[in-house]
Amino acid sequence: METQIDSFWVLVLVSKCKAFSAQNPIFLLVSVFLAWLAMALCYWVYPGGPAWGNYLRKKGISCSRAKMIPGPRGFPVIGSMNLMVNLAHHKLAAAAKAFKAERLMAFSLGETKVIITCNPDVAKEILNSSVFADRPVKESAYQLMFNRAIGFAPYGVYWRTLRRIAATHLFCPKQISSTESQRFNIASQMVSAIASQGGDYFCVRGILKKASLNNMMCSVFGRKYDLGSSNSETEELRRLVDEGYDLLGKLNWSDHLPWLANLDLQRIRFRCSNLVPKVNRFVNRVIEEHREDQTGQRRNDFVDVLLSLHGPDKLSHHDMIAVLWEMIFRGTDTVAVLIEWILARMLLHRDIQSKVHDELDQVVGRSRPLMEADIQSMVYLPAVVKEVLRLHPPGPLLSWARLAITDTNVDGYDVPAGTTAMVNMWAITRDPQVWANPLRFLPERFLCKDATADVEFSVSGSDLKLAPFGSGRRTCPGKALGLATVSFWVGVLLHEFEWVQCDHEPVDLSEVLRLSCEMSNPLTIKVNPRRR
Ligand code: HEM
Repeated sequence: METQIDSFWVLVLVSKCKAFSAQNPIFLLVSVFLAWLAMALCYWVYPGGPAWGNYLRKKGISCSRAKMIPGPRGFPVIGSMNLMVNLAHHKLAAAAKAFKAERLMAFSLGETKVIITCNPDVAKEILNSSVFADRPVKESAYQLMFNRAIGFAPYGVYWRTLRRIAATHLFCPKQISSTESQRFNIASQMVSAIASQGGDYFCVRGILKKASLNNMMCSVFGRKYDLGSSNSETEELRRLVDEGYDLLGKLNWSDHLPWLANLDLQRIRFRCSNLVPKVNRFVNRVIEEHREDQTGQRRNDFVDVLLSLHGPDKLSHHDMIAVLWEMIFRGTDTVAVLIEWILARMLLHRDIQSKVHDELDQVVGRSRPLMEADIQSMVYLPAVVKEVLRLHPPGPLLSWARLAITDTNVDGYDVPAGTTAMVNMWAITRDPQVWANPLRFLPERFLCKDATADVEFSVSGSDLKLAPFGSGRRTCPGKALGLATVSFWVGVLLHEFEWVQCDHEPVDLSEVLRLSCEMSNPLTIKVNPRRR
């Protein structure tokens, strides 16, 4: 029979021992510490580390009896938290390789049991299963109200309602095409801002981020701002989004070591509680302005949509703030980050940039600007976008993990309810078993040149060899809008300019993983106009 030692019984034994009485507080402390350490070591010896050990011992399952998911033990108590800092996707891929656990690896983040896969079949099994339709609790997400928005709302009626509202009013093809002129205007403003650099080297990131923010402010809040001029409202919102990004992208120790929660060692709770009233004030002001608008003229932005809902779909004021804030938050950086990676690749691979230029000249010519409808007639530009998504997915670990709602089975292993599941999309897209010459930048792999090429390879989640927007019930609802924006804006930027890298600051593909995976050194470039 399995012996179960838990902290309670160790403490009872210790308290019965006379040497450890109240007169010997040092002995008492030392013994409690030793008992705790002994337990921590007991849990730690299991594959996957302390969280898995704790679970298996409590269930009375021994190492020899269970079919264990391979994985690193990490350190006692904290498990493999070290794998999650600085480019977690690289470290997790290396660990999976070392443990020959690419299909499925178990590890512990403190008290959290985690599984991760670097295999497309197992990824599909996880992401498309209704068992993994929930998200793990993250204190910062709750503090920042995201549990009342789509991304972190628990799987259920409320989440389904939000997805339906967003799908109908923000992300459906009709709505996306109705905002075409807005994307065109912002693209023209980007072109002017870039042209005004007059052939000098400049950092393009600021322009891309401002353009994405203005785009979301227009779709969501109905606010139109000029890219060239600065205004306090966009700057305030930019600061709020940046702070939210930083907070949500941090590994919060107390999410995984609950006994640290009250200490708020990383000051995450403190910063969240400073940020939330500012977000509330900002979004509240916009909602009130829409309510008070006496002209009766609907702008048809997302605030108007939410205010017009009736019956069971009607959201409370608080929930509306959360949903609007999330849309601004999610739609801004993902787009800017991806465009910067595409431009970086265009600078590094001048031959490929020339091929895009040739295609633009054939489809559009140089006498008129590119229109969004032209993208439908292009094949090389979409292949470039897919190839960049393959090598530089903005969410290499698919941004936000999934949570097992019930006990389940993945790839033949038992996985208990409450386990966090991750997919290492970055490792899948660089796996030589999955992609030929995975490290080569080769947009041609998405063209129909030979029988093995896949013309219609869809990146929207049906094939987990490349699913940068996730898959299944919680797949990214903004993928069509995101792709339309990125493809069109990159098309415009390449149609208008030839992009040249800086001699003294060559393109550096090093990454930094915040909420999205960005270039760690922003691009410095100069442009030569192509259309006079
Ligand atoms: C290049 C652009 C984008 C990329 C690469 C991207 C990627 C992702 C990924 C990987 C997920 C997690 C999917 C999963 O768990 O299976 C996600 C979720 C989400 N994305 Fe995107 N995204 C992009 C653009 C957008 C845009 C433009 C919006 C909205 C304006 C948006 C809104 C969301 C929301 C609300 C979720 C949470 C969905 C849920 O939990 O039900 N995304 N995105």
